[in-house]
Amino acid sequence: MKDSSLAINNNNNNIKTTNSSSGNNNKLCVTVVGSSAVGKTALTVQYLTNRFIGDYYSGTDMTYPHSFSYMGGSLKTNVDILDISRPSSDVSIREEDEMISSLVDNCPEKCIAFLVVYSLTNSKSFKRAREILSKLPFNSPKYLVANQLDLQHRRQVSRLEGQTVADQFGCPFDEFSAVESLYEGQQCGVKIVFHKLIRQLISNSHVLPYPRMIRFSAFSKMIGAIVSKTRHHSNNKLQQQQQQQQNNKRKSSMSSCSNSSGNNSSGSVDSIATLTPEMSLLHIDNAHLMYGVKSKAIPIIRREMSMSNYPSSQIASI
Ligand SMILES: Nc1nc2c(ncn2[C@@H]2O[C@H](COP(=O)(O)OP(=O)(O)OP(=O)(O)O)[C@@H](O)[C@H]2O)c(=O)[nH]1
Repeated sequence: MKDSSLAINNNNNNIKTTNSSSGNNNKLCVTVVGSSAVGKTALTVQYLTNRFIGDYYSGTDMTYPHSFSYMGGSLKTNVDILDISRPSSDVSIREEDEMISSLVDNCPEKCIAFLVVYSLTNSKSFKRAREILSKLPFNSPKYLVANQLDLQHRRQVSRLEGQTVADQFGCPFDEFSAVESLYEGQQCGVKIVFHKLIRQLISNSHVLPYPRMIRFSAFSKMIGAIVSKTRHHSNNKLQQQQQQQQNNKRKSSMSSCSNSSGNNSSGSVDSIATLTPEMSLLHIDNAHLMYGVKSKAIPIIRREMSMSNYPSSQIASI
């Protein structure tokens, strides 16, 4: 039975996701996969609406365009949540395999994440989850989830079995119930899972690795320290000589990473933030530049990528 709060656009198989924050065509996707009736839709809807809705259409793949806020709400990115719905026949398992390979072929490994779901009341679905994990690309973020934790009395798969398979494929694992909105008395468990996957996608799809930010920050600290020293006038000749040497060092290191306009020669630390576009950071704000240096925000740069439409999926909005 279809819930009326899910507005489904049946005509549109061409999914165009534009990233409003960056204006490019990057597309991040979290794909929810697993056997039939394990609660893939229930978990997805629980994440998007904080509600458990009992019955859904079965047998139709759905794409839920989702806007994800991060960095304390200062940044947003668009993520498609793709819910692959499967009736239980062997034919549809073949179709699902084809769908996964087509997704994997069309989407860079680092832009697609997989939430593999089984029901802890159904050992067949656990076997299938293991099979699916074995087909997923090595570099894609993955999470194994056992659903229907509220049905403990019907448990067929132990927590240890789930954890063992997750360890085998190097992915995190947890048991949830789509019915229960709280996890360990705090946030909805499935929310944590989706957030982890999306954050991993965001981090993977950025051009620069995180360590570069640390290096750059250390560099700006060093320059800041030198500049603050040069502000102290000293009558001591030795100190003056040392200052001179330090100034020379500073100028040479700054000119080595100056931009083409060459306007860094003033020695103002301000210019560090505008030095080289290729040194763009994951994120930069005033906190990353020290000693009263005014920084300019450097926009996030993400890889250009294109991805064809998800086969047979319909767009849904909640
Ligand atoms: N008790 C309980 N029932 C659940 C839970 N999650 C889902 N269900 C029920 O299980 C049935 C199947 O849920 P769906 O979310 O449609 O499962 P699905 O994996 O999307 O199924 P397909 O669309 O056939 O692939 C529905 O009747 C849900 O109400 C859960 O955590 N606990």
